Amino acid sequence: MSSPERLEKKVPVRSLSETAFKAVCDNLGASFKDEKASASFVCGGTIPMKSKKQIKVYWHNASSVPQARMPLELPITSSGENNPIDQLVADCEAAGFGRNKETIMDTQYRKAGKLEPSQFATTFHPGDYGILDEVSQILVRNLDAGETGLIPRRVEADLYKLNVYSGPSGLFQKHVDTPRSENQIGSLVVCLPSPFKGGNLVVRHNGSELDFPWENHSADCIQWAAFYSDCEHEIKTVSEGHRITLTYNLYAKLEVAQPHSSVLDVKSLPLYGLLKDALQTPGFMNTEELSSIGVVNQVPTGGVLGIFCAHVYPHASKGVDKLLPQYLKGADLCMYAALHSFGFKPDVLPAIVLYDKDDYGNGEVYACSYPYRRYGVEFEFNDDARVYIGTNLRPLGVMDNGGEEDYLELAKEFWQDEKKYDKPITWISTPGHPEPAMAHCSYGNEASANFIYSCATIIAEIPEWDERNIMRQLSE
Ligand SMILES: O=C(O)CCC(=O)C(=O)O
Ligand SMILES: [Fe+2]
Repeated sequence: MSSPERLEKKVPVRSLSETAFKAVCDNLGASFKDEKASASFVCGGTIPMKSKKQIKVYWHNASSVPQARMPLELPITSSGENNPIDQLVADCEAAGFGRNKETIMDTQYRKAGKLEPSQFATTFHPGDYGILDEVSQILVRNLDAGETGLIPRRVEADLYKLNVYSGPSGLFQKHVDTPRSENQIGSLVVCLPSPFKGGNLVVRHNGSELDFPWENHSADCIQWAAFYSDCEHEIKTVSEGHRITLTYNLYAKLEVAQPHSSVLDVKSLPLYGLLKDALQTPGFMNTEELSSIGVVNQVPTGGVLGIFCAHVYPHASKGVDKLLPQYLKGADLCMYAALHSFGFKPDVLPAIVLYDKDDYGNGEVYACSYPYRRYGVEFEFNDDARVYIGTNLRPLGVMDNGGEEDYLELAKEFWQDEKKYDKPITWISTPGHPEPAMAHCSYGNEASANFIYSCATIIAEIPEWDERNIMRQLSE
């Protein structure tokens, strides 16, 4: 065989092996996506009031001298004049919403009344109805600490507001709640028994949507929903009656002393099986080369696997280094746990994605965070994208209101261009849908504090085949 012929043959074999590697990565990426789609971002329930004590709400009006009023008792048993609900509605202040750092009053966007927790007290507590246990099980999945290095967590709720959305025009358009602290994982809304029409709560995440049509059981049930902080949600127009809700901020607290009752086995996750298959494939993260006699050799290189998280995290907040990876959610938690269980030490690091080209494909440097949108054109996550990995999780005030130049400067100054790792990163997911991440800065349920949410990544160095072949779990 003459050497030019051999050279010609080399090309298809090498590209085949690259195709195989790409296929494995695509599979892993698809499994992460499935986990992302199926992992719950919201949960809810209905509790009939039949055998339950009435719920009492006591309040005073902020603008008058505090005075004892007859409590509101729900569900209301008698109808007549002097309905205490009307008094409650009259005593509520108009509720605003946050845009940038201001609280805006705009009844086209939000029409509701509110009472602060200092203005009311209630006999209702979500812990008494098993709501917090349910939320814990669904939104804070606990995996075996020994395998994952993650301490089990439980959910705590902090009463935040009482709101009334009244017919014919109460509503709250699309928004993302403003987190009140870094370890807030989400919000809980409890709809108290009081008849109303309309007022569906719709919650969205990563292209999935769940609708809570609470009107049907509004008169005689407590209905509730809990969702992660990065979910966009809205309340459709209430056409009749009063939709009275208690909202709570949800926090995940580490349960160091007591082991959690229900612990998921990391090996039961589909992602675990696929990752194991990939790692057991010699060509995964190893380079294949043809020897001069035409034999395929594995060149032990190892590599780096990168995952853009499915959820957004406050990686720019103070104390965030203590929050992650402990507070990873949904699919991110599964990916981290699976990698950890194979003995790798995944990093959780912030990343910004910049583009080096303008929208006409010219070589000029335009730096903008992902998704790069200019004049309505959205750039793909492709070869023009440059991923800058933060060296650690730390507060980053600079990004606040940063323009394009700031991003670039920031990237140059503090961030590395994949340099923390001496091998290029193979990304198996694209930067998550970041709209809610940016919305945190501009639209919220209250003028926002200094929290900036953006893409967090999970990055794991994958050793070369021989080394990982003797690792725990893989040899089992
Ligand atoms: O009442 C609801 O269903 C949701 C309330 C809400 O989104 C909020 O107060 O931020
Ligand atoms: Fe909200």
